[in-house]
Amino acid sequence: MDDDWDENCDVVQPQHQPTIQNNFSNYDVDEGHSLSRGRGFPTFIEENGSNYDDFNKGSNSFEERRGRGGYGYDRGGRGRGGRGTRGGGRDRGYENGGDNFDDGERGERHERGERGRGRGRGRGGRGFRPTGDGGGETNEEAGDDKKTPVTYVPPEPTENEDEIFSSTISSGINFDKFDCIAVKVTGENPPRAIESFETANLRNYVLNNILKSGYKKPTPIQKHAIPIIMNGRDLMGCAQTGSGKTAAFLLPIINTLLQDLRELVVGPNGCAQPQVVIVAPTRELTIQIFNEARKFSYGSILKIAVAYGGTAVRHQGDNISRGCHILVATPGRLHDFVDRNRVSFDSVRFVVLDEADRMLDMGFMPSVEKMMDHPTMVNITERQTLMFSATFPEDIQHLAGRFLNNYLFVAVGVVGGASTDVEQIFHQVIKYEKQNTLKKLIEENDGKRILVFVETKRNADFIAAMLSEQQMLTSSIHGDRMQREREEALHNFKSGRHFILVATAVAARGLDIKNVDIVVNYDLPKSIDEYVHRIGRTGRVGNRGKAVSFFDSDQNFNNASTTVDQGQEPDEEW
Ligand SMILES: Nc1ncnc2c1ncn2[C@@H]1O[C@H](COP(=O)(O)OP(=O)(O)OP(=O)(O)O)[C@@H](O)[C@H]1O
Repeated sequence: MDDDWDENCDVVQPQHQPTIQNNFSNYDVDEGHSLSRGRGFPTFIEENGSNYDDFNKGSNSFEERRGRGGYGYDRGGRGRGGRGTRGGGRDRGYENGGDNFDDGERGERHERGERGRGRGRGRGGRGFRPTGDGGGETNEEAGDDKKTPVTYVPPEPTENEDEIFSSTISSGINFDKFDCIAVKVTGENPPRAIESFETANLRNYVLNNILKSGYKKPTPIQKHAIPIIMNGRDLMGCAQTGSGKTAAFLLPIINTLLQDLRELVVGPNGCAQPQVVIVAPTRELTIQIFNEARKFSYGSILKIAVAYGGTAVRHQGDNISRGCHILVATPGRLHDFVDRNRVSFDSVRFVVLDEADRMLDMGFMPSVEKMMDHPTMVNITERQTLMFSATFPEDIQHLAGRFLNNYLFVAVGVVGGASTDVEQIFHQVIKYEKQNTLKKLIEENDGKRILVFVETKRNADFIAAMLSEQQMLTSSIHGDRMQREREEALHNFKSGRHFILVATAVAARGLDIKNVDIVVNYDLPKSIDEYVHRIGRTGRVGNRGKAVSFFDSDQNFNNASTTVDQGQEPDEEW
């Protein structure tokens, strides 16, 4: 069924047509997609890390600028096999600005156990996630944790009400234009969309928390998803980046838990039986959803817990064992707890896959299957299964069907379309000019918050170190960094302490960071969907954003068959 619930609106056209700067004659647009939706550049594999040797040479200078030694950065860790020993690695710490440099003395670093065991794992180590997404996630969540406990205990979540409610990005001038996006609802007997939060039959607790969050009216995905979920239906929801999908599932779930309160069960040996299990592909996104769940259930009796890799298992385990209504987790750490009989699915009422297309692709599918087919998992007809993403390729939609029961499909706008509030600019830049072009771009946008995406972890290090050396306040985040470092880097960027964050795809999906002015694709991503997610870190909730993508026609298009140098590490996706 098509649900054109606002007949006065046409389908919204992008605010910005992509701008292509310099010679663009070699740019070969895939006819199947429209660039205006942020889709359509050809698939390619980019050769990378060309200046790595320079980085090696220059590394001492970064180490010399080390300061308090708080957050060491270790380089040897992504090895396959042999390189994975600690001794031979070059420790090259930075968290920029001369603040947090590792002193290069491997033995002196905190958390050395974590990193020490983290190396030499790489591809094929445990084979839990073939694509190695999230870096350390692949490895430390079971095997490595068992061998040597990770010691990092993240800061306790805040209890301060103002801080809890401060995470929302203020909606921008184009927020009302969301209502002009066509919505398609497919499936049997969809309930009517709501028009306002006040008329959605939400409990007062929930309504108050919505108001405290500064939400005045629901976004289109919320208008549809809230009644669908409150009516007990399964849902696959697609809507553009930054359009409020998290609240679209959290609000009705929390409302249902409060409406129909069920006893919190903790089985023998502290085996928690969460009523809601939410899984997401990265640790930082998991933390973010956890904080959002705390926000929307603030003041209620609901208990929310989180589980993600790179952190001390016992700490999280103890929290979980006290019982939780909602457990937000990365799949690896979730299964770690399930395998240890610390979590079971006997009491599950809702299962949510956030970034569902990612969760159902080859890398994560085995762990999703393991969860859904687990002997303790309640029957498909007795739980609600919800899936959300901005992108949802059709083949993955088909795969998803097996986990869903008589579900509704809601598509706000074009499935996989880029945010219409992001201005897309392409710069033709030859490989050797990329660094200078980036520096220039940063200088020209002094004071703006810039998120730079690169393809490999190695390049993330290199670019971050290079910018740091130029006194440009920079953090980096990727799968080879310790969890403490990752959280610190994100915190520095969010708080405005550092204006630049260099990231691999680990930061491409879901992260909701205020005031990201520009996203730079220093290296183009390998897929259109990843491009859509990356540029979606800006231009959120009706705010305008800008994405600048560097492309080298030789490298990106003419040499589309060029593979990553096998001498490097082709598994360095994140
Ligand atoms: N109804 C609303 N009114 C105002 N702000 C909202 C509303 N709903 C959500 N937001 C805010 O919009 C921002 C983006 O929401 P969210 O992170 O859920 O987007 P998303 O659709 O999940 O994006 P992505 O696809 O990138 O994961 C958040 O800061 C959230 O607090």
